[in-house]
Amino acid sequence: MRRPKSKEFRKQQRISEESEIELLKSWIETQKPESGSNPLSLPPLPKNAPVGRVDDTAFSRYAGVGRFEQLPLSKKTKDGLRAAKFVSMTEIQRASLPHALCGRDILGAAKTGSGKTLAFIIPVLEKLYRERWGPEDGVGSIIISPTRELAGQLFDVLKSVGKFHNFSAGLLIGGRKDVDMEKERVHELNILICTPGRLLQHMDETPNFECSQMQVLVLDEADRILDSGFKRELNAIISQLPKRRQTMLFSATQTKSIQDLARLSLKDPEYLSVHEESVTATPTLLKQIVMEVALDQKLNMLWSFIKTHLQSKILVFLSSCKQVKFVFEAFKKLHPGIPLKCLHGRMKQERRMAIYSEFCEKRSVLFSTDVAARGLDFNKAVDWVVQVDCPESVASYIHRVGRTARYKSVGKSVLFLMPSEMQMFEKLKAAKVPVHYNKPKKELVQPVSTLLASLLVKYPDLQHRAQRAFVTYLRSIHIQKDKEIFDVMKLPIDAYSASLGLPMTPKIRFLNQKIKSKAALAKAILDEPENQEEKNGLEISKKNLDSSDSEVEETENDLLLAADNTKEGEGKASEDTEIMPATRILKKKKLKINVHRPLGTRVVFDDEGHTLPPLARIADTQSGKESLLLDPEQKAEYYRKMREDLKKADKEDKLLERQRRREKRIKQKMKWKEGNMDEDDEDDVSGSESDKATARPNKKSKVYFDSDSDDGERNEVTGKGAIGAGSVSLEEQEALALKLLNSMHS
Ligand SMILES: Nc1ncnc2c1ncn2[C@@H]1O[C@H](COP(=O)(O)OP(=O)(O)OP(=O)(O)O)[C@@H](O)[C@H]1O
Repeated sequence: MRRPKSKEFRKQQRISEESEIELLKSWIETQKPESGSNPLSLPPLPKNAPVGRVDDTAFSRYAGVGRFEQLPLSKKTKDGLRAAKFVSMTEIQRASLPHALCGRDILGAAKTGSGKTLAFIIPVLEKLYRERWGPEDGVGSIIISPTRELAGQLFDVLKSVGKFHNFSAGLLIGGRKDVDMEKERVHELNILICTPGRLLQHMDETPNFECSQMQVLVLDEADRILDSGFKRELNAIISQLPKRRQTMLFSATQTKSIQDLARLSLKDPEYLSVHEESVTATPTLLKQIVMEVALDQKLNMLWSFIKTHLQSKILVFLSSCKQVKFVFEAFKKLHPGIPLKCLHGRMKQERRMAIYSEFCEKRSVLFSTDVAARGLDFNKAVDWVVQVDCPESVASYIHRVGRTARYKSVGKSVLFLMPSEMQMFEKLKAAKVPVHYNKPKKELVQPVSTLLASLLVKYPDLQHRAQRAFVTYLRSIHIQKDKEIFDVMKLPIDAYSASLGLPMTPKIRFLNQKIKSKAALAKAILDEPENQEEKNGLEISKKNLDSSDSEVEETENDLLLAADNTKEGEGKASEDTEIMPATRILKKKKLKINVHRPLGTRVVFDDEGHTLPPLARIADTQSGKESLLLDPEQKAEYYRKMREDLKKADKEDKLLERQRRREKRIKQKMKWKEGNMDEDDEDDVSGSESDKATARPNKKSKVYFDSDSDDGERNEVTGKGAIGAGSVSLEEQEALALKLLNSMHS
């Protein structure tokens, strides 16, 4: 048992800490690097040069030094670093620590596995130490991570390097059942490592939790946290933090968007991108291969890869939970000769953490969604990263392959690209990613599809999983933003279905619609329009058919919006409306609202059911002339009034929405208390990368889908502002529609 330290001892300790702090402050102040300078451009200190106080007034230079012990750090931090065997700094640490230690805001970018974690953990510890932060001071620093696993890993680094400090630190992540206990303790914690959803939950619900005095905010994987998927959470968090604070942003793919940075109110941030000049955007010890693999050959190729790498640690990325589950379950039944594991957002948190730790320790294959794509450091020893499904962007590719070849270790990666996705190869090369094209050796491929077919006959539940994997995969391609690469219409759908072992190709509703609308457009073109006006319109439609899918998407949207979308002055529904084919679409059009529709393009029907452009209404009532002959002042007045009305309606909507959310949260809180929450449900919604669901569990909600969502709708959050950021449910859309209509008619 530890003997309590005597009063005298504590007094002595305090005095020595105070004098150390005085010394550190003077050292930092007198030797701080020029703002905007790059410490890496300075030579290292000569060997045996004195460190710290050099004489009565002078201190040694700390910008540009190469070892941690040459920095103005407390003895406690130096001891922690030494104990964890950190001696020399990596480039990003050398570049950013001198600026961060003197309290500057930092925007740090460096390749994956290059040591960014210590570049922010050390300044956090030091700032609080120099401020003599104690339990009674509450939250001093908040470190935000996009995923629970990464937050857990950061927490481990903090515990290891900060083990000689006396700060209290907490890991606040979703999916943990002990939220009530957390609520009792959270206000005593000095350093919080958290996911955005859980932090916001405490901000909203925990009575004595407040962060008004906090000193340092860190966003790890900053570009991910700043993207539209976390926009609402982050804005709400930032609004509760003091403006006077140090803010540090780190990522391998850093944001440069002024808008993003403005949201964080950074003060003259130091932009430290240490590998910007580097010839490659990925670690130099990483060997990267691209292989062209047809969709129906992907599982054969993956199976063959695993069978020929039985002694390796392999991380396999697939694009949705359902694919991960199916491939994992099916391959497990086929006993490849290496342990298999899976990680995705629908798993319980304890299981997720356990799988993560097991994979760190043992040789195995881990099938994962993008939940493992960022930040995770699997003990440096992943041999292969295999991307079976194409990443949604170059940034996403860089993070996925970054799980191997970390720090000074070597690693290899292989990306399967379908013929229709080969554009990604070009994009990677253009982004300084040194990928090499390898032709797959067909003679080495060990087919697995026939084995899968017999498995599916034997296990009906596996067949069900295969069907769901099939649909969610196609859907994940369908909703991708980059239509140059992702084109669901180019996929060999029947062959793909057979390759999963399915006896019949499952029906895909969204695809049928797409095919129908394409067919209808084609038919309309062949039908030869009778008048020239129509013909011109169809020429455009034909272009849509020929050109990129995004245009076809737009056409589809137009179909959904048919009654809403006639162009002003045309006086008739668009060509798209004329050839509208499917009844399903007709039903939908009543519900969907095109929020991007230009002002004043709403169709108004007169008593006979004819459409009138909006301005024609005032023209008719006031002058009896056509809308085009309207008095410009009248027109301007009309628009001004409309804008005012819309603004008013918008304000009311926001108020209502806020009220609705508050009520929802209270309801959820009650639910939790009654113990009704099923953790799996919670994960369903968040798709888990974030713990957003913790704050807003709602299984069917579309609003929070992300890469891990079980519908494979990874794009909703990461890239697509419209759904993720707008977060408009069907009911809300209808309410909004009614409001807009009312304001138009008033
Ligand atoms: N100064 C150092 N000396 C030795 N090892 C280090 C040092 N700094 C970091 N490392 C090790 O390098 C590995 C990668 O570090 P870290 O996880 O911080 O990388 P990262 O840049 O944050 O990567 P990612 O972009 O993938 O999040 C870790 O295993 C870490 O322990």
